[in-house]
Order: sequence, then structure tokens, then C-alpha cells
Amino acid sequence: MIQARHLTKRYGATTAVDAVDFTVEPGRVTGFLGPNGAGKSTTMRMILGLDAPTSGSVTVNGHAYADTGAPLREIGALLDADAVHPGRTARDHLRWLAVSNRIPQRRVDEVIGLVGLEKVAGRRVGAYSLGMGQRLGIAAALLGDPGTVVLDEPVNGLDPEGIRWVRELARQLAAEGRTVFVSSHLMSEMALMADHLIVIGRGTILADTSMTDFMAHHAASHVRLRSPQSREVAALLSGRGFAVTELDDEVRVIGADAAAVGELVCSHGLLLHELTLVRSSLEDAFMTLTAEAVEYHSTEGVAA
Ligand SMILES: Nc1ncnc2c1ncn2[C@@H]1O[C@H](COP(=O)(O)OP(=O)(O)OP(=O)(O)O)[C@@H](O)[C@H]1O
Repeated sequence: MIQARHLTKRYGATTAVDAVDFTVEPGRVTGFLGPNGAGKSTTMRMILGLDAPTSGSVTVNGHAYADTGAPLREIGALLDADAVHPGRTARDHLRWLAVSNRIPQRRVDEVIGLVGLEKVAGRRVGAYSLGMGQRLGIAAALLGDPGTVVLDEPVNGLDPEGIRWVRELARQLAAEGRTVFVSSHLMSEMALMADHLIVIGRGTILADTSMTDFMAHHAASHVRLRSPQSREVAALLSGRGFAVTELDDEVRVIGADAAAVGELVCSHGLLLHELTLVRSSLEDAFMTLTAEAVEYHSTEGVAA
């Protein structure tokens, strides 16, 4: 379990993280989202003792990272996948990490197998692709069989098979009862991977809620109807107080319950060719929530 209490980090005049409180619970995947510059990396660095808080605290299983005797056994992290000596082989890198954390050497081959690097473990890391580097970073994070795993942008550079593998791995680690804290810019991926979301913007927590509740509160939805009697359908629904828009060949009912709409239309003997609940994506919901907190906006349109 990770607990942040009034966690604050200032760099000169910039408050990167502003008195945040959150708990990352075991047994589920918690997604950490926020626009560029929101404070995600700074928060993750403080969890791992790589940056000291200006005030407040963050603990892993009740104590600060610095007070952990064998850190890799307690918390495994993928923060900067490039932070490996390029002249070392992947196996040597993991062996060195294992020795310095008193982890048995047999675990090195176990994690190499787990991340699918068996064939290239003897190659210099400098020759690795971005995806191979990510897998090595994940192998290092799992080396100590830790109860808490922090992954910053783990699917960066991975192909679709690799992305699916990370998703399944994160879900499996959570199912084993571990605390899994993952940041990603890929919203579609986060929607599939995370059970819970913490959203940060300009250093403050904008949402800390289950994925289901987040979507229910922040993702707009409408019911799409197609009918050869669309005019009558629209008139009926707006007469009953629904917010109705008529488009070319469809009727949209904003924020309505699909079953209620369908039953009402059918009970008036009107024909329906389609009745669909259309929910906006996690990306849309995220953009709506964080619109105010975005540090860098692109200007609208493209100059001719
Ligand atoms: N070492 C530093 N010195 C000065 N300012 C910093 C430093 N590290 C981060 N910041 C500032 O703190 C704020 C938060 O940065 P942080 O890297 O934590 O954001 P982020 O959410 O991880 O962004 P991204 O998605 O772009 O990685 C930004 O305004 C950033 O410019």
C-alpha cells in the first residue's frame, strides 16, 4: 500500500505537487493520469525516494522508501527504462541488481523468462530496442518479487502484443494481491488495465475513484435511435422531457437510460431500427476533467 499525506514538492517558484493525499490500495490496478507537467513523475520519484518532499510524506507499507532494508523486495519500479549502463548485458544488469539486493541468482533467469527476453539476455543493453528496454525495466521491477509495483509509462515503445502483455501482467500482479500503480498516456489502454484512477492536474488531485464511477461521472453518454418514424419518435421523447437532438438519420437522447427510451418508444407502437447507448471514451472524460489543468495548449487550427 502506498500512502501520500499532504505530499508537496516545490522547485523554486513551481509547485509540482501541492499537498496531495491519496492511498494506492493492494489487489487492484490503480491508474495515475494527468496532462504533461501535472506532477506524475515527481510523485512517483518521491514514492521511490529519488526526490525528497518539500513537506508532507509518502510511505510504502507504512514507512518511507529510504527506511526499507531491501527495497527491491518491497517495491519494484519502472521509472526510466534508459537508466541502464549500455555496455552491460541484460543478464549482467539483473545479476548486479540481485546481488546488491540480496536476491538469489536463480530469480534472474526467472524474470528474464517472465518478460520474454531469453533470446537476447546476453546482448548489450545499448543495442536494445525501446520495447526490449521496457521489458528489461519491468524485469528489474519484478526481480525482488515485490508486493508493490510502480510502473511509469510501461507500454512506451511496445508493439500491440507487448501492450497486451503489460496489461495482463499488471492485472495478474494485482490479482495476486499486490499494489500496482501505473501511469500511461494511452487512455484506451488505461481503460482496459485500471480498476481505479487517480487523476492529477497542476499538482492537485482532480479525481480518486473507481474506473466505473469515473466513467459514470465524467463520460457523457447518449442514446442513439434510428427509426423510419424518427420525427414522431423525437416528438414523443421531447414531449416527455428528454433532451433530444435530431441529426440526419438519427435521433440522439442525451444522458438518458437506453432501456427507458426503448420501452417508451415501443409502448407507443413506433418502429425502431436501432437503439444504442453511446458512451464517450476515457480519453474524452479525461480531456473534459483536465481541460483547466493543462499546462500547454495547442493553438486552434493550423496556420495556412
Ligand atoms: N527538477 C525540476 N526542476 C524544476 N522544475 C521541475 C523539475 N521536475 C519537474 N518540474 C516541474 O514540475 C512540474 C511537474 O512535472 P512532472 O515531470 O512531475 O509532471 P508529469 O505529470 O510527470 O509530466 P509528463 O507527463 O510531461 O511527464 C512541471 O511544471 C515541471 O516543469
